[in-house]
Amino acid sequence: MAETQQNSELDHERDYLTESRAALRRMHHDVTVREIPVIGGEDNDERFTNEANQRAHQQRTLALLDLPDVPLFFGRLDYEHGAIEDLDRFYIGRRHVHDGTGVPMVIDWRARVSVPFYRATRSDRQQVLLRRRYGFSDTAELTGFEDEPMIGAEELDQADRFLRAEIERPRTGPMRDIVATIQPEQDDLVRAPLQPSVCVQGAPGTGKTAVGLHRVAYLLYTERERLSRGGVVIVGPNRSFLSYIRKVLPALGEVNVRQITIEELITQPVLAVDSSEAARLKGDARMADILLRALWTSVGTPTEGILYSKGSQRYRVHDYELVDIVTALHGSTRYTPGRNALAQRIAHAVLVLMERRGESPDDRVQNAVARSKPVKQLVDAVWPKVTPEQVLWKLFSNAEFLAEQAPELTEDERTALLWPKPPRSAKSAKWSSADTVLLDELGDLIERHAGSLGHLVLDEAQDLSAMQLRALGRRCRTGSATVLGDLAQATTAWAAGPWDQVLAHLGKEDGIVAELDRGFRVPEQIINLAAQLLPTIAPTLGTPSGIRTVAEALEVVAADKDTFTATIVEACQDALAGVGSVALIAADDQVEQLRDVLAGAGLQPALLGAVEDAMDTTRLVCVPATLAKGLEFDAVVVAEPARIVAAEPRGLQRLYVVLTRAVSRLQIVHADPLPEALG
Ligand SMILES: Nc1ncnc2c1ncn2[C@@H]1O[C@H](COP(=O)(O)OP(=O)(O)OP(=O)(O)O)[C@@H](O)[C@H]1O
Repeated sequence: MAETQQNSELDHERDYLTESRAALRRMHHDVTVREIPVIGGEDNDERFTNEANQRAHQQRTLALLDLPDVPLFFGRLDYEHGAIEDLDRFYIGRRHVHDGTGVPMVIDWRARVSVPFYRATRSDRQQVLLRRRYGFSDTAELTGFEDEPMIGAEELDQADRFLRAEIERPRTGPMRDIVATIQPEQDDLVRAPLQPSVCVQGAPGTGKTAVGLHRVAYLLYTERERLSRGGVVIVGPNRSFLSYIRKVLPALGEVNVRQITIEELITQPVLAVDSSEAARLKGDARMADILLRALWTSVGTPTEGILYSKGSQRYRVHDYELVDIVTALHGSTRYTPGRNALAQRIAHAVLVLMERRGESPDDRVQNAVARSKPVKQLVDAVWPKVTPEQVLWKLFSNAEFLAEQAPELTEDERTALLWPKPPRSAKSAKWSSADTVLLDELGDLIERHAGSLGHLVLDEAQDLSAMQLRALGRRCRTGSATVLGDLAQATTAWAAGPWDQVLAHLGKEDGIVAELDRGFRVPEQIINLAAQLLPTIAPTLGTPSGIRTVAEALEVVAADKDTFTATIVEACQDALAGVGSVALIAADDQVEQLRDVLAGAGLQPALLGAVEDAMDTTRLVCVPATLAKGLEFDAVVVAEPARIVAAEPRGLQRLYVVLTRAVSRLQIVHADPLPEALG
């Protein structure tokens, strides 16, 4: 295209962007001034409806806000004339914008007509004549565009250039969306139907998190009704990670998705820490049977009958009849419904006696008998009320009881589970994170958990235990899940193992497992170095590929003990001389000291985990190795890999995570020898 023609087209596109923004402001204004219907009356239903209307209005208003630094559209499709009703040209953006008369100005990327933007190729052009991609400045000014004609002799490879430019755009603050450059293999997963569940295994930086978030946005678009009933929840490994991803969905117009950790989902306060072995065992699937058995030992065998008196009449239900009733109920329902049923069945037996004597008692009489003192006393004695805390307290404080209930565990394993100094009662026990998951399981065995989430996204799912997966699954019994992870990055002692087992623990056996293997984040030289760990940490996984090489992406600097900290400072200064975000990642017990050294050198670092939204506020972040998972930075300095490895049983997996955080540059600084597995 001649330069002058290109300039005038660019002016035209800029005008179009300005008009679209004005149209979105109009839509936002219209919603803001629209009156929210209020139903009169003060009963619960009416209050609920009024609150729901208010909330929906607020969400709609928020969703229509024009975010100043997010371009309103990023692409255009020119279709063959007549292919799509009477419109031939579509601007593809993050949300739908219309001109006030119903004519679309920007089409949501999730709509069907947008699909060829991601999928059309010259051999399958899907009635598209031209695909246009736009370039924007950091402040969302339209700076240029590139065309990809679908017909003609000239083969252009702009998609890859755009993708690379997008990946290498310097990072400032939290994760961005990838909506302009979603790749076909990612698009397959993003647009997969709500059911069945989808599980994605992918090497570091293959876009799992990005895919999960865009899939949520897509599902909310196609299945809003169904999902709004149960809601959508994203579960991530920790608060720093959730803070990092928090802006992606709002940028896609979705403001109503909860993003939480599993501890926040289960809600019971965590006041104790387990040994690694105890935590592993408490996460083990065998615990499910052990808890079930332990709970049902609370139910005893009736040794006496009961005598129910009404006026001068006496009705006796014999002990053997009670034994039959209890035996029939035992294990056939959850615990509390079983208890309620026991009272009703005894009352029914009394009613049969009444009928035999010519009386005709009705339901009210049955309820009165069920609530009568002798029946209550018997139920309390034979089928007592129990709390999850009482059962777990007994299991972990009484060696004999544990041995009876957990024959499948070895003696050493049982010893690891027992509290060295048992608390005096269930009430005074302090529970660990793994305990809260067991309490949750017991809670569900006692009374069915009513959770009915529409969709659940589990990120970094390779780290979840079987018992955690069960707890998550029971919150989403009829809904579906998107499970994202990388087995090579499993750093917890309790990780549940291969994906088919993960899906089974979650209760989503029908889920499909897919793999992403093109690494977008990490330059090839770095991924090749990290991949040397794979034969040791995940021998079943193939070697990931990096789609980019970056000049001088990797540097290994050997220092000695005396020059180590000065070398770290130099490496960070060097990284800061480039663009974008910089992280110093070190073993948890070394990172604060290095932060102080960097601060002393005037580099103004923030410590991740200690400073809220550290990644938003400063270019240089000091990251404890255990918080690095899921994050990324333009440049990374890794301090003393051997110390990171030595810090925990799965230290090599942790090192694999740490080495794969850099988008453009990785410097490894060490005074101790590098771990052998790194070659
Ligand atoms: N199609 C794409 N277009 C542009 N950027 C992409 C694309 N896919 C992935 N990326 C970028 O690659 C980086 C890695 O993506 P993401 O964090 O989703 O990977 P991941 O597989 O979850 O990694 P990890 O295993 O380390 O958690 C992010 O910066 C993301 O924006």
